[in-house]
Amino acid sequence: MSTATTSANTHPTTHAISTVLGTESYKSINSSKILIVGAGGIGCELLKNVILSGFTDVHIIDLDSIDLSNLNRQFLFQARHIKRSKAVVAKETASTFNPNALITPHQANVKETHYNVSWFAQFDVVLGALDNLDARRHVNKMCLAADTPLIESGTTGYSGNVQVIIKDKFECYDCQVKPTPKTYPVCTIRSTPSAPIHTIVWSKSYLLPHVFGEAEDEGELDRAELDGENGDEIKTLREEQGSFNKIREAVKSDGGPRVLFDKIFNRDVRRLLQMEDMWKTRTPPTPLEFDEASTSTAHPTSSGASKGEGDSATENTAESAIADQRKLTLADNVGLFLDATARLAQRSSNTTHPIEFDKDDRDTLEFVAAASNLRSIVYGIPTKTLFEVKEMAGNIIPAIATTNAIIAGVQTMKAINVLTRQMELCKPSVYLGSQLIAAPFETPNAGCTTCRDVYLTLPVKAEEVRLSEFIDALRSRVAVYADPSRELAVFERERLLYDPDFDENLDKTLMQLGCGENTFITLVDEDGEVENVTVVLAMPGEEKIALPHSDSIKQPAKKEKKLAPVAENSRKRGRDDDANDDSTNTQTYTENAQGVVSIVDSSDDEGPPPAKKMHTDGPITLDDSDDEGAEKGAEKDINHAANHTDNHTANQSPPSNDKVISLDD
Ligand SMILES: Nc1ncnc2c1ncn2[C@@H]1O[C@H](COP(=O)(O)OP(=O)(O)OP(=O)(O)O)[C@@H](O)[C@H]1O
Ligand SMILES: [Zn+2]
Repeated sequence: MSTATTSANTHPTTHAISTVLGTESYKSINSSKILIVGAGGIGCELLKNVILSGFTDVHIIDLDSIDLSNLNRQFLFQARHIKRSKAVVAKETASTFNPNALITPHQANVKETHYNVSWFAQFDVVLGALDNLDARRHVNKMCLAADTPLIESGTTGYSGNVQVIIKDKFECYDCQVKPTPKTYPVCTIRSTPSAPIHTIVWSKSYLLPHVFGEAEDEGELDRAELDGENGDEIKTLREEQGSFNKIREAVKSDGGPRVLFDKIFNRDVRRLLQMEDMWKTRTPPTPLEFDEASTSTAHPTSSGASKGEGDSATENTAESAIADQRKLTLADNVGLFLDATARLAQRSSNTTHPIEFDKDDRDTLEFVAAASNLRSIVYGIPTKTLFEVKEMAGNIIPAIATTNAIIAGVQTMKAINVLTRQMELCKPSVYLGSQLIAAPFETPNAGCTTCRDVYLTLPVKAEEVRLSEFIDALRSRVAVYADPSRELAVFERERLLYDPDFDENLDKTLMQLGCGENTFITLVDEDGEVENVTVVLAMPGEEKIALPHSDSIKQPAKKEKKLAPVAENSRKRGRDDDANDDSTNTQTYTENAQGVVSIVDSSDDEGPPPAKKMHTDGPITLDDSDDEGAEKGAEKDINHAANHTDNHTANQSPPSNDKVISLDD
């Protein structure tokens, strides 16, 4: 699209916008440079809004390409764009709204190292339109380090929220604690399920990884035993686990699916039945006999005929979608199980990559659905249709276009408020529930270990600079750290690199310690009297360390009150003497509000710091524990809680009795 022929002043929208917003606001908008992170449901709405509001220098980043399932709400995309980059197509379509706008697309993960602090610093404001906790927390941190205002947003079904984040003035994304997902004891999942969700978790997070995915975490049963779960039961589960190693190979041979069927729905069940005590108070499971269970040869694989890896919803016809809502008979499930197992076995023979569950991968979906249904039949639990299993295992909440539009509208107005320095209008976070409400303003959480730090970007040759030199250099520039009697601890995120009792790393270079460009290294006053300094390593220049003059460094202030110890504990020491801490040893299967998540090992959890308090008016309900994290692209079945979901997620539920927002408040 050519921009040469039309000047900004002659474009027809210019006059209209400056009339509505006022000349001064229009000038601020027109001269600003902004970034939109995510070109999905909210991101498309945002790009349309900002271009039609007179923004002319907009960057947009998204790692993904367009899928058929995006088209019902991501209106910058059409069927002909499927499989093309979201960021690039969003730019192409939105450019037609104002040919004078310069839109720069990036098809990339925002976590890539070249999107560093100085890159974020070039923007006047960043608009978040992401769908996972991990990326949100990363962008939050980068914006804090760059001192760039961030406007965060999220939607879940009919709910949504918008929050302005400005370093030292407003709460950051991590200031409020996110609730932990629902968890299930190992034995409920592995031997005594009582609800469909239990068999779906088993199928997705235990069976599939055992047979086709990454090898099992051997420590899970040890930890369950330590946690006091039934010792005999654990012993039986260990035997079961041992036999899976043989099954992984056997399943690839002729008749392999039948071998797997007999093991998991017959022999393993019989072994459990021998534990008579267990069934005194529970209904015992009923093993399936193959010949009996498969008396009918008909099975509904027409909706999921064998397909290759990477097949997705783009091939999902309306007929198959309807077929997916059909209740499957026992024989249907047996047939589907054998068929899906054979397809996955074939795929697994052709690749060394572990196969992971993906709701849009027909083979894994059908395997999980059939296996969970057969297990449900064994335990007398109601079965689910393919559609329902997809919803629960894929953790799907319907995305509503109107919700995205409202939230993106509020977010755009907040962006204008930030740029025109109308801080009072920026302050209230906005929640959409049954009505649009504004939450009371909260200052940053004094115990937040993300935003209470002083950030300092430092070009460092990580391969040359030793940890001791790095600490000395910081002491020479940060006045309150200069006194050698002030003891410091040094962390790379939550990993301890140094403290007075742990000096083994002092002679190692930063690179040897796994630190390079974009690494965040935090210096913590052991006495908790002054604020932490977080150094972000930047691309080096000529010097080993390009130390700025002390005067140009923002000095950490004395803390008004000592940080709550719990906040500082979120940086773990990671040493032997801490390894026995019970709190680091919990492993459970987890589910978030809508469906299955996976196995959570809290020892890997780099969750946000605890909040000073929960909102008084209502619980905070975070849906993208994903951690749901399950992060886009990097989501794994076995992961920490923050990485499990790929929802469209609002961050928090609204306080209940806030005033109704008036948008021209
Ligand atoms: N780390 C990241 N870097 C860049 N873009 C990201 C990152 N994580 C997520 N995104 C993008 O954020 C967008 C979020 O949009 P949305 O919530 O509508 O998800 P979606 O993937 O389009 O929808 P669905 O999950 O239903 O398929 C997606 O386009 C996704 O690719
Ligand atoms: Zn914070």
